[in-house]
Amino acid sequence: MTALSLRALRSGYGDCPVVHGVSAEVPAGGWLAIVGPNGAGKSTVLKTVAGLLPAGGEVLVDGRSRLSRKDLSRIVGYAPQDPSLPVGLTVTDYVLLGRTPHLGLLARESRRDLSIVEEVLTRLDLSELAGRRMDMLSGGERQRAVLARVLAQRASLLLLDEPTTGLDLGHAQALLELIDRLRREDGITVVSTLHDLTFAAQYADQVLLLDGGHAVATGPPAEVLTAAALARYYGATAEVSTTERGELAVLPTRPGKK
Ligand SMILES: Nc1ncnc2c1ncn2[C@@H]1O[C@H](COP(=O)(O)OP(=O)(O)OP(=O)(O)O)[C@@H](O)[C@H]1O
Repeated sequence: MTALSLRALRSGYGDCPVVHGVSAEVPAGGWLAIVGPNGAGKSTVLKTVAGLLPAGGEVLVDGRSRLSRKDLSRIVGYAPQDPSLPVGLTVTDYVLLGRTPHLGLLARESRRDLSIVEEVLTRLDLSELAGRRMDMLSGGERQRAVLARVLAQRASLLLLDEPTTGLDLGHAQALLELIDRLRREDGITVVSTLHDLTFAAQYADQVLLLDGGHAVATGPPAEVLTAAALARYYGATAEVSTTERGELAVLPTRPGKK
């Protein structure tokens, strides 16, 4: 089954078009990495799929278009690059916000909502920080809490905008492993933007390369992430090689140095 179809997606801000006819298909349980240089339109695509910007063309989530905001917020979990964090909220209260789409009008959270939050906190190794204020967490802890809020939503499609921003190598890897585990265990579909192209190649099964709001390449990582594409679209010099373990690695090289 296809979890997300973008058909000639157009989007932008006011009368400023940014995304010009992007198409992609993400099967249920798949991981699509959206890559491309700064300003290519990666975040704009995610915001549009999340229903935060008007879309031209078609966006089908689980085969359905024009989902109500309520339905969309039950199926789609969106973690922005820079989420605004309400001041003074504890980790538990923040993660509970993920249950909002499931609450009736004026309804308070139920025991089930609280137990889902507890389970997610345990899974993300956040139980000990449950009572800590969000603004008193380290960058890595905060990223995990943001992911916890999205998971508490029980969404089947995760839109993650640069989930590893600000994380050191170990924490970035741990977070991506966790997302990958959820994908395998729960069949969740992931669409994420990623600047680290080695990570994109390791975790995603499909890569969509954007440039200037256009999809310039799409396919398996090895087909999209070539040295020629990095030179052309990023203006970067890099070696792309396959490690002994069969993983693709993107290594920037100093321009002009031998
Ligand atoms: N709120 C906004 N209003 C107007 N233009 C915007 C707004 N947000 C982004 N843009 C513009 O849209 C274009 C695409 O931005 P977007 O954030 O989608 O790029 P990106 O590929 O995610 O970039 P980055 O890698 O730097 O995060 C850029 O030219 C940007 O200046």
